[in-house]
Amino acid sequence: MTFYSLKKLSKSYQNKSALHQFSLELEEGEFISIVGESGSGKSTLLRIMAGLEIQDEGEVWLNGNQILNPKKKLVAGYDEIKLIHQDYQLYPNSTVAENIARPLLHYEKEYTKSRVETLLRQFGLLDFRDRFPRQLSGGQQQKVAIATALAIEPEVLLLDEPFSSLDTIQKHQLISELGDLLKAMDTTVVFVTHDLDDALRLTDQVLILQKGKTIQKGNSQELCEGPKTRYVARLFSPINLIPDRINSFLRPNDVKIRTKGGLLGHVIDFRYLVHYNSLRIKLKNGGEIWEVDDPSRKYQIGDRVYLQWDEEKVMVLKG
Ligand SMILES: Nc1ncnc2c1ncn2[C@@H]1O[C@H](COP(=O)(O)OP(=O)(O)OP(=O)(O)O)[C@@H](O)[C@H]1O
Repeated sequence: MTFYSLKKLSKSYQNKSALHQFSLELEEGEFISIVGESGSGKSTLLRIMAGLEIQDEGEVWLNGNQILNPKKKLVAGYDEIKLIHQDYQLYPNSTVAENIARPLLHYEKEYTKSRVETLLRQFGLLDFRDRFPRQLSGGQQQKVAIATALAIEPEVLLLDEPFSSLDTIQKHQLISELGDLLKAMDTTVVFVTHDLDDALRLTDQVLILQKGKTIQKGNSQELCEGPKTRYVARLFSPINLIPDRINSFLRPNDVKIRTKGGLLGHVIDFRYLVHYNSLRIKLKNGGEIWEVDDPSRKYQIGDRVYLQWDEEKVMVLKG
């Protein structure tokens, strides 16, 4: 029996499909990211997974029990499944330790005390225990929110764009801390984001969602090297259409710049990026603009260049 099973979930709002026949099976302790653009159905999916939204079709099962939606259950939601959003959902007038203790109000005092201590330690929050949320950075507040969600040891943690209000440095720090922490726990975690880079930093397995449907699922290498569609390929990098060939594309780092032989073009712009210059090259044949990596940083605007590639790098992709 699969631990957490989503079976052919569908949901429409005003006759517009938000989720279509979505299925997924997760083992206990599995950690997966779901990546999709805005409006692809990510939040709808997580809310149905948590028993907080009424699906039109399909079933959710956790550990042999059916997860009932609010139409079938008096109090919506389950203690076993915690959903975290980008807004921190903290009590502003309670300290960090008090916030984490709140879900444990009905537990024995001794247990509550030791559980709060454990979470403060695991999340590196011991020094902040007496602070109020407003005295913490965004990343620290989100850590408190996640620690609070984990207080009663839920079986599943659902993270809905939890980092979107953090700046890049805070986000990368929190992702690296959380990644280690969550992997070490038995909790099954589903992380939802529009940002593939965040997903790849956090989990090995990634599912790509588009228009409420699974487009592809795999680890980062499988998705990067074998994208099934242009959309999946473009999540990793821009792609360049080869003139006079059908649906054939190259990534910017798979194009070699030569002084003779190959596709002729000239550099019309470049950007200085961390590991290379990103060139914009206008092809003579067809006038298409390609993006090509230049690790040598030697090409300038106006330079004539010839472009070559290994045939095995060509990706044939449908729309
Ligand atoms: N309560 C609602 N009423 C009407 N339409 C809705 C409702 N909730 C979601 N939708 C629509 O369903 C589709 C999927 O929305 P959803 O919020 O699940 O996507 P998302 O991938 O989480 O988007 P975002 O990243 O922007 O939050 C969108 O077209 C959205 O407008």
